[in-house]
Amino acid sequence: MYSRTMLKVRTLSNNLKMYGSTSSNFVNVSVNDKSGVAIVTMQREPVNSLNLELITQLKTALSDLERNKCRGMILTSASKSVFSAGLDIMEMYKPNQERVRNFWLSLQDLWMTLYGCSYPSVAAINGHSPAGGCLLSMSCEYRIMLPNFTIGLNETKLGIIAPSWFVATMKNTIGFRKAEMALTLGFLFTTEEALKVGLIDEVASSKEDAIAKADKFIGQFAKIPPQPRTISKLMLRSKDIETLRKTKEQDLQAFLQVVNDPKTQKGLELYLESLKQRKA
Ligand SMILES: CCCCCCCC/C=C\CC(=O)SCCNC(=O)CCNC(=O)[C@H](O)C(C)(C)COP(=O)(O)OP(=O)(O)OC[C@H]1O[C@@H](n2cnc3c(N)ncnc32)[C@H](O)[C@@H]1OP(=O)(O)O
Repeated sequence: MYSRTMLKVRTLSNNLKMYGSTSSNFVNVSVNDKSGVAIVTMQREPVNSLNLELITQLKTALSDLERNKCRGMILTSASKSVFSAGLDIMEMYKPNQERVRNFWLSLQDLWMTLYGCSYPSVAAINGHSPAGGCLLSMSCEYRIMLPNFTIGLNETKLGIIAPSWFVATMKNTIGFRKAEMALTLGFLFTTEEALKVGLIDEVASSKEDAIAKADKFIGQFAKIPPQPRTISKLMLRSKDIETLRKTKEQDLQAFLQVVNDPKTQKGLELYLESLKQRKA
């Protein structure tokens, strides 16, 4: 089974070869010794908002799994109610220019790595998954979600526009028409709605059930030769990855322009306030 021994790590790659479980600050990786399937758990409390460090650690973990020829990867969250709250708004609010630049370049890198990984990937969505959380989920090949949560690209509701590669990922997942409706409305789907629209593939009754279902999905590939599998996957996905690779700098500049716009800053400020007021 998945070994959960927590180890102090120096490099994830070396430890993955030797031990069942490794942990950096915000990401835990445990590998099933028998099946070779890895569970990658985001553990940045309270809501796994994607800051520079979480993004970088996720990217490192996924690349290490690639190097170690893992048989499959399940992405999930240590939180009981949030898979990921999307991008950390604090990275974009009154940003340090060098950090926000690295933040965006790292996010691009993470997406290209996850979307194009050779191993089968499953999101076990055990909590809310708005915006960047939805992007991570959609970048996997299969999605299993627990009931009573929400998922979607809600950017327009926040007065911002999802970047073209977010849009492409959604279009590739649910098709043009449904993506157009979802993106323009900034729609957050309930688990049941997400299943109906094809944004997720299965509903699970618990996190354990989601992991078992994910293992079953990945298990199907045991009989499929890996190379044809990967080539087929990339035939479908590489065009969008290459588009971003070629336009990384333009995409970065567009992001910086939006983020540094005083109107965006005001919008982020109000949104942060509204998040805090929900509690009061
Ligand atoms: C190239 C073209 C230009 C591109 C322009 C920019 C494109 C940007 C693309 C993507 C955008 C994003 O991903 S923006 C993030 C969008 N995310 C959301 O809208 C989700 C916001 N959060 C929530 O709805 C809820 O927090 C939750 C449903 C995820 C969880 O609810 P819960 O009740 O469990 O938790 P709280 O709401 O009490 O939150 C706890 C704590 O966390 C803070 N928080 C929540 N989300 C974020 C976030 N995304 N970033 C930073 N901080 C976040 C929240 O304020 C609370 O803080 P305090 O405890 O201090 O009050």
